[in-house]
Amino acid sequence: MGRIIAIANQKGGVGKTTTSVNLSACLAYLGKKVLLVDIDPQGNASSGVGVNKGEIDQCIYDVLIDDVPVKDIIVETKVENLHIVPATISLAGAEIELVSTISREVRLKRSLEEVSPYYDYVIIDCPPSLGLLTINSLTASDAIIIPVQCEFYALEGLSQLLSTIRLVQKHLNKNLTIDGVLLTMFDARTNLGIQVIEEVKKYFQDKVYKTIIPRNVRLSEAPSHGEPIIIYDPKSRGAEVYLELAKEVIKHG
Ligand SMILES: Nc1ncnc2c1ncn2[C@@H]1O[C@H](COP(=O)(O)OP(=O)(O)OP(=O)(O)O)[C@@H](O)[C@H]1O
Repeated sequence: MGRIIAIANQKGGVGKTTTSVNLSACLAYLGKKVLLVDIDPQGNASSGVGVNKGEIDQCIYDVLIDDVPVKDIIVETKVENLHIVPATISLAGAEIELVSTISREVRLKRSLEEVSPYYDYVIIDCPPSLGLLTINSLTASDAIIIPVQCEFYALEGLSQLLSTIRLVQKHLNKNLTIDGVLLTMFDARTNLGIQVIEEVKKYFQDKVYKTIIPRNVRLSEAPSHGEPIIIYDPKSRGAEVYLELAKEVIKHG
């Protein structure tokens, strides 16, 4: 069975999609078979690996709401070993429609069961909320990666995320673990970034990844070319650090 990892934090703009796309591509580059699941209605992970959302008939919405088998909507990407389950804006309605659906919290888990044996890793890019799409992702996952942006309010909102994780562990998925907390968009020129690292390490201790993702302009350019950093600029610092992260994730199991 593939290891299923959700990239989650209900705070917006902390680097969830950048991490989902580039961790997935780096795991694939290291020879792992990877399925990236885009469950964020913005669909940025899909365009980030080159999917033209205008050409997509069915997406994760149809899996969650209309029971379309997930294998029918998997798309190959230009990265060898990396496939994606895309999302389009139609997914925006799913949060409300799921409320009245039977087994609403376990729909993603059940649909991934049929494909996860064919992959080494399934990486889920969650939306910036703690609604049913994120709950479905945490219920389906073995582990969670929490990206935390190195900024003043870094820890704000994390207690809400942690209590959601505890609720999911108690009622829906007792096997869910925190694989790690990932510090993102670090700027070595500011004292603030260093203070945030200390604060996050004090709180999460050995759960913080050794790899810290710096601000890197190539990482922010790559999505507009529909390419993960390992293809867009393999020699950049951004590519180096996401490769380091992929190796750390592989070491965890
Ligand atoms: N390490 C980095 N260096 C430079 N820019 C970055 C880095 N990580 C992310 N960004 C940029 O910051 C913005 C937010 O990142 P991203 O979309 O990955 O966050 P997110 O948590 O997925 O956002 P949302 O909550 O909206 O889904 C994007 O424009 C992205 O290109």
